[in-house]
Amino acid sequence: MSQQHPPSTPSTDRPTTVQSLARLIPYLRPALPRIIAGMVAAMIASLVALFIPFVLERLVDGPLSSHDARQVWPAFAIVLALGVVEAGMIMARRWLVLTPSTYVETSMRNSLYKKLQDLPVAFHDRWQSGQLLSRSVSDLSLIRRWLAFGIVLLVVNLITIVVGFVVLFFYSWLLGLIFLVASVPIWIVGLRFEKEYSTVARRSQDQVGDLATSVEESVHGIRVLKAFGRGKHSLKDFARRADELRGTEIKKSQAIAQLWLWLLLVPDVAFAFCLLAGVWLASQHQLTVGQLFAFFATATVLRFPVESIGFLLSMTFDTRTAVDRFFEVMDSENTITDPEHPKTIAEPHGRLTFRSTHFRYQDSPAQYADLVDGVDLELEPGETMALVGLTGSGKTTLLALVPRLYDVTGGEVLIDGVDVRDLTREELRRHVGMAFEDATLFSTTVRENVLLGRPDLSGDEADRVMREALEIAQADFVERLPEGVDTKVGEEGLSLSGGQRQRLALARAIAARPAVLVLDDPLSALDVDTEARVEAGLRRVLASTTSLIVAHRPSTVNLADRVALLENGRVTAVGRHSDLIATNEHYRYVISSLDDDDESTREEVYA
Ligand SMILES: Nc1ncnc2c1ncn2[C@@H]1O[C@H](COP(=O)(O)OP(=O)(O)OP(=O)(O)O)[C@@H](O)[C@H]1O
Repeated sequence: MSQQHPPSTPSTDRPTTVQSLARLIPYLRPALPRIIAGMVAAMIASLVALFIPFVLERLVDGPLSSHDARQVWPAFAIVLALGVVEAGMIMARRWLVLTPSTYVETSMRNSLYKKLQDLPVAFHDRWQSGQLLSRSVSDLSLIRRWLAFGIVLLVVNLITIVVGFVVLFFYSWLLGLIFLVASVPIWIVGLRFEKEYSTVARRSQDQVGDLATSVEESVHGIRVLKAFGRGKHSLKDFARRADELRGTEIKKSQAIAQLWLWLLLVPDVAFAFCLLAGVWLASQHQLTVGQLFAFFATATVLRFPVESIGFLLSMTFDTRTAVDRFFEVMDSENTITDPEHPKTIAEPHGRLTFRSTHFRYQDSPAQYADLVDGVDLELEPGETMALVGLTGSGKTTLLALVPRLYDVTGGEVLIDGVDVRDLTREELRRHVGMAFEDATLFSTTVRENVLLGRPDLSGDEADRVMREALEIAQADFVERLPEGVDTKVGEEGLSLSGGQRQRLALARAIAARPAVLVLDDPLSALDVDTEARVEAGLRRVLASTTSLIVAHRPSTVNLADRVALLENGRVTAVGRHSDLIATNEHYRYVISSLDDDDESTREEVYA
């Protein structure tokens, strides 16, 4: 669950559009030859189109004025040939640029996914999932479309316009000058457009991300919404966001429409003035009819490039925003990385030590003490220790420090005397298995879910490890599923009960055969008998595995060798359950506040 996304209003020191887009170059490199070849093809097509009026000029001033019908044929052949070349080049451009852009999109999408997998939990705490979704889907499609034709046409059309103006000057400098001066408003409007449009484009893309988050959250929480009859309220909230997006899209369209107005109006006005001046020049014999004809034919050829600039610019600014949003994720620094000189534990025994361990969440207010405020705790190899404390005391957080879901902000967490930060993440996760209360299963088979942490296994060995893990986790229900362990579960698969999911998640942790198992109340949905059987299985098969278990039930505490009491960010007592009950007031208070379904413990407390 995540909370925020970067500000949508660009700051004053933001890079220029060219600087932003230039960051695509490393991804573009393999596709660059074909994109450049596509540009060359498009350029040839444009130049050929600009050459046709030249032939027409010769035709008008030659055979047409001398009434020599025979000479029309060569001119016809040349114009036809030029037309065929132009069409061929346009086809070549499409063929050249279409495929490479899809490669670029795929490689960027893969990099983004890899980065998201690599970034620490702290990053995902802060980012809305919809924002990440829209970045990895719609933003990257936008970049692909821009690479496939946006950038090619933008460059080619701009060059065509420049060359076209030169040609216009070549026919008549006066008419060319009128055309150029009349175009000035377009450049002014274009510059203003860049500023306005970039801001709304950014806002719109962020709002798309917010909408995606809304959909994701309401689909995910559909049961809660229905149970509380909040469907209407959620729809209202969604409609408000959709309306905001609609408003932004209208602003975008208005900005584009304004630019279009000028892009359409200015050439027409310029045409009118040029027509007036052209006829006057022709009457003064300063211009031939052929030249006048060719001038207007060239100006007509230039209409499409000029008109397309508005669309291409807006597309470019949309793409720039998409690129910025892509790199906001890619630039996020991963603070949980592998050490430069990693240590290794050749034969792990599973001694788990917290030494003066401190931790506070990044956004924790300064006046608050550290959530984990100097924890000292040692678990012997093979020991099962329960961790108890009042709700919100930081039990889950303390556990998360072992597999480095978060890094300590002070002190150390050690496995067999080695700081967990001195191991590679890959090795650490081989030594540490974890299961959470909120069991997440992936949309795949039971088998793949259980063997998630064992990519090294295959065939009979994989099957044996999986079945053993399922047996310890008391997950024999899988045999009764329609296709046994090959039944698809998870989001799009068969719906399982909370307890069934927990048992599969536990089996997953067990199958990884870690030296240290950290379990965040993973048996909360099981009845006491099943929990006892799971614990017995764990002891039998994982005799050498050290377990640290967050306990929310007295029954879990009873099964542990020792119990650690977490109070105000510190471990204030460690000992056998019966001893602590007898000697520690706070412990008695915590135990009595637990979810008590165990009569004997209650009696113990009040004895
Ligand atoms: N990702 C996070 N970012 C900021 N604060 C957090 C985050 N996760 C937890 N907290 C805060 O840290 C405190 C301890 O949370 P934690 O989940 O570790 O407690 P807990 O002892 O496991 O609670 P419970 O027994 O209810 O599961 C809470 O006040 C919680 O609001």
